Parts: sequence; structure tokens; C-alpha cells
Amino acid sequence: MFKRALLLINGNSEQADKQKSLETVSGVIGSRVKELVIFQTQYKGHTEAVCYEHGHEYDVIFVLGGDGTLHECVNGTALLKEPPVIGILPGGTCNDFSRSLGIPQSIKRAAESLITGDVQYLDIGRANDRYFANFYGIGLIAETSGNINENLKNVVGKVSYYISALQTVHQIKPFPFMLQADDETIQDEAVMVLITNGNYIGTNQLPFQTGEMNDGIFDVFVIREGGQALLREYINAKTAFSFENDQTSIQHYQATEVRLETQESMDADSDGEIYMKTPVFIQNFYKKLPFLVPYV
Ligand SMILES: Nc1ncnc2c1ncn2[C@@H]1O[C@H](COP(=O)(O)OP(=O)(O)OP(=O)(O)O)[C@@H](O)[C@H]1O
Repeated sequence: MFKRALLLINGNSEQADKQKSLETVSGVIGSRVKELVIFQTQYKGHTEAVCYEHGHEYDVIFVLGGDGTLHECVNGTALLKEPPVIGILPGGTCNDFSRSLGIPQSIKRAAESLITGDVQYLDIGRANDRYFANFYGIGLIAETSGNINENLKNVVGKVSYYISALQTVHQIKPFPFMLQADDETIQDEAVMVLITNGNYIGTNQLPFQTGEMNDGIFDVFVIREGGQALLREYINAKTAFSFENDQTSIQHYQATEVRLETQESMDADSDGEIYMKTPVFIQNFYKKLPFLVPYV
């Protein structure tokens, strides 16, 4: 049983939604921990600040939000000497990292499965001086997140993600890059380079058999061309290891350290948040943070 638990919830969300989520979560978690502190965040970046400044006071922090909120929590707790356990209550649109951990997508069921779940130490990526849980990418992925119509996202969620992706596929031109994946150096052109830890993006499971999130290794995907060829390949792909790297528009590598340079500095997307730029040096921090996962 955890002694001290912190529940972080977006204080700016709709009052009715917030009230309902609070009742649900505190009902499930409150009886299973000695002390539950509820904190409403007030601004973007507040989750990160609270996790960094107060994380050491708790055994477990529950974050109710999507991948962007989790991204903040990871960046706050990764700097702590003894980070608390993180429980993700999927309250965003995509919730990709929670999907990768097999967490149910209803908040009530997520809370129930986590409070009776296991603690697992999982890998976390660091891109220059910022951490990420799920992925880091440039090209199509950053264009897609940037293109998402926020109103549409709220209404149709994941569908809008793919409408945006399909629109972007036709627009994007390949860019030259230099990628160093451990000892292998690749100089080529691509429409997207993706470094993944988790295995869901835009609510969909990657159609590749990727590694675990506690093996210290990233999957690196280089998507050489967009349009029909990519979509056909993406849809038909069964496992990453079925790709013949020279013959397809998707190349796959695995690496612990990745250097990525582009001719011109490009926007990068980490966990759905766009605020970084290339060049980047990415490292996998083996089993860096403890997470609650459903018991299997
Ligand atoms: N209290 C807050 N006030 C303002 N912004 C916040 C607050 N809490 C979180 N945010 C920011 O809001 C953005 C969206 O939140 P979040 O990622 O949780 O939801 P989402 O985008 O719907 O989910 P997903 O990324 O899973 O699709 C993130 O950039 C996050 O940092």
C-alpha cells in the first residue's frame, strides 16, 4: 500500500468533466492509499514544476491527462534522485503511452487496474536536455501534430489525426539528414524519422514488432517517401524485421544512442509536443522511471 499519493489534474478543464473525474479517481484510489493529495494544475508546465519540486514528498503520483501532461510529469520526475512511481490515468485524446503499457482507456478502469497493479521500471529517452516517454520524431509526424485542427481533435479525436496525416503525406517533401544509430551512420533523404520507445502513435499500434520498453533500446524508423507507397507498406507491414532495408520506403534500426542532423534545423515532435529542433543527440535511459502497470 502506498503511503502518500498525489493526484494531478488539469485545473483548467471543464468543471463538469473535472468533478466527475475527481469523484471517480479519488473513490478508487482514496481507499487504497493512506493519504491522497489532489492538486489542480493551473498552466502549461505546472505539472512538470510540481513533479520536480514536490515529487520527492510522494510514493506515487497519478497524472490524469494525455501524453503532453505525462511528458511534463516525466521531465519533472526524471531529475529526482528517488523518483516516485507514476500512475497514468488516460485523460487526453490519444493517451499513446498508457496504451503501450496496456492501461485500460476508461479512467475508472485505469485507476482500478493501476492501484492493484505492478511497479515496472521503464526506459525513458532524452533528447538533448529534455526527456520523452513515447517518441521523438521529425518530418511528417511534426507536421501532422502541428496540422491538427484543435476543434476537430476534440470532436473526432483520433480520426482528425489521420485526416491531418493523410493531408500532410501529399504535401511533404523529403529532407536530407544524417543519422547515427549507435555505430551505424545513414545519410539519406526521408519524409519522417521516428525514434520510438512506446509502440502506439495517434492511438494506433505501430504495425511493427517493436522491442520492449525495458530493454534500453529504441526503435528507429526512417520513412523515405510518403504518398501511396508509404501507406501501402504501412498497412501491409507485419513486423519491422520483415523489411528489406534497401528495398522498401521504411527502414528500421535499433539503437541506444541516436544522433540526428538535418541540413536546415527542423521542428521536432516529442510525445506530441513540438518545441524542440534538430540537431539532436538522443539517449535511452535504461529503466529510468517506475510506472504502475496493470497486473497480468
Ligand atoms: N493546467 C493546465 N493548463 C494549461 N495547459 C495544460 C494544463 N495541464 C496540461 N496542459 C497542457 O495541455 C496540453 C494537452 O494536454 P494533454 O496532452 O494532457 O491532452 P491531449 O493533447 O488531449 O492528449 P494526447 O497528447 O494524449 O493526445 C499539453 O501540452 C499539456 O502540457
